[in-house]
Amino acid sequence: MSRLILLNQALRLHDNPLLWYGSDPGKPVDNLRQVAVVCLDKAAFFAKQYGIARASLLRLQQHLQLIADTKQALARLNIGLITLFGEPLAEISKLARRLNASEIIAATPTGYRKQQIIEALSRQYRVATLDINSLLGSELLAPSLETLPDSFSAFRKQREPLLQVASAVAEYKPQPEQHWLTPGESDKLTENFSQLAAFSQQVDQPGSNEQLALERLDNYIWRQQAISHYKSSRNELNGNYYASKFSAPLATGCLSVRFCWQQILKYEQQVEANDSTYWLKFELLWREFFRWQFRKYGNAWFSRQAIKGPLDFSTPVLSGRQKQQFNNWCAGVTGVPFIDANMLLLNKTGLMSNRGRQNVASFLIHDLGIDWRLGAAYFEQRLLDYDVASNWGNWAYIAGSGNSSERQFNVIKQALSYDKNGDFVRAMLPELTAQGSLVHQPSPDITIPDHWQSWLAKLTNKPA
Ligand SMILES: Cc1cc2nc3c(=O)[nH]c(=O)nc-3n(C[C@H](O)[C@H](O)[C@H](O)COP(=O)(O)OP(=O)(O)OC[C@H]3O[C@@H](n4cnc5c(N)ncnc54)[C@H](O)[C@@H]3O)c2cc1C
Repeated sequence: MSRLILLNQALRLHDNPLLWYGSDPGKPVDNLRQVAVVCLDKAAFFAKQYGIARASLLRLQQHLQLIADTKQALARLNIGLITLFGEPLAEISKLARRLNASEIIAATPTGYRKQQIIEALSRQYRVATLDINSLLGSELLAPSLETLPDSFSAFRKQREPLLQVASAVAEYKPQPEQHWLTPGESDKLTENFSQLAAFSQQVDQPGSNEQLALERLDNYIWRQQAISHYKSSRNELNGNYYASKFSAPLATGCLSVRFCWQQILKYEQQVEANDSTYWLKFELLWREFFRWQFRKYGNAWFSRQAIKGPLDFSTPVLSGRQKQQFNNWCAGVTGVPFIDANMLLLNKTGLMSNRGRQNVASFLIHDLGIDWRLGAAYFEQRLLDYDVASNWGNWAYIAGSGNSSERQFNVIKQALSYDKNGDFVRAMLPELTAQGSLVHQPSPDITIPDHWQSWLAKLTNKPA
């Protein structure tokens, strides 16, 4: 008999209670064979939604590297990792039958599809889920979904005073009472995965490797102490230390959010506690908020009016002109330099600042009048930090279909506030040579929204 330890969203050795499962000192030894498994969901990486591919090659490569590196790290502990590829329910069930599994242990899911898979597995096997990627993941802290507030402020006011995040567990070391399937035994059970070899390529990003993720955290918090100026730099558009860049490793699960939180507390105790250290925790609470909102509303988040209207999963409809505008937006050739520079950054690196994301989303939804779900689907494809709740939740938020009334940004005003001299735009679009903020002048071919006019008058070629 065996126990499958499903390491999806949990490919790490630090703070990983899934690996420690079955080693509780108080519990009798059960002699189940522990089997580490990860399943790459074919649909999540190879299917399309609204005609848009679900994942870029870069995002797939990031994930494949994370799996390969974790496999190596586990092999050093003489633990095998079975790598599955295909439809998760079918693949995991097949493996469970083959290994005569009596139970499956997994991270508590957030998104609807993963919830459905775990529910379906629960109908066939004893399944235990541990909420290892949430700050409020312990039984004592978990909010009730019935009384979960739908506004972030109310959520923060309710949960922040209670926030005693559970301690991260120690880095995993095999325990004598755990009997793991070895690397040699596991490799024999890996069938479909080899067909992905053609896509593998080294991607040195914090989301692609636990070690890189922990190095990023160490650099950002301890070596550079960039956390001390987070609040004043977080709205910048590009660069290495303006913000934490924890999002990709948090999204792929190779960095523990509880570990991050505790490192911030430690910094506050040992170095300084200021507005910036508080603000980084505040932003992590936004992540938390969307996670619980997704658990509360399930697939309503993919409906046209998300949690605000009747369920409508019909495909977004675009006029011929809007189709062209959407394609231009994706390619970063709208003719609005501030939008294009941000989209080119996304297309090139798989990341974009929070300020950039808010602006390109607002532009697509409110200035071009395009269904927000198309923007969310394109972000899903490109973002290396793609996280179902943070992505679809933020898009719905800006559209006014989520946890706020609609948020419209004035792109020219924003460009003048956050790229005063146009340096970011010129770096991304070197063909634009206008001096100072004049570089933000939109192309003459586009229709200028009325609300931009007074801000366009403020563009000047003088450096600020
Ligand atoms: C339209 C849109 C789509 C987005 N899609 C995603 C996504 O798919 N994945 C994702 O992780 N974030 C998403 N965000 C939130 C935010 O933009 C990114 O988390 C942030 O830019 C990542 O950079 P960072 O790690 O340097 O963030 P920091 O500014 O250093 O923040 C620290 C952490 O707090 C969390 N966080 C910060 N802002 C938010 C926010 N608004 N919502 C939720 N969590 C937040 C992230 O985990 C982040 O790593 C989106 C925002 C918008 C407006």
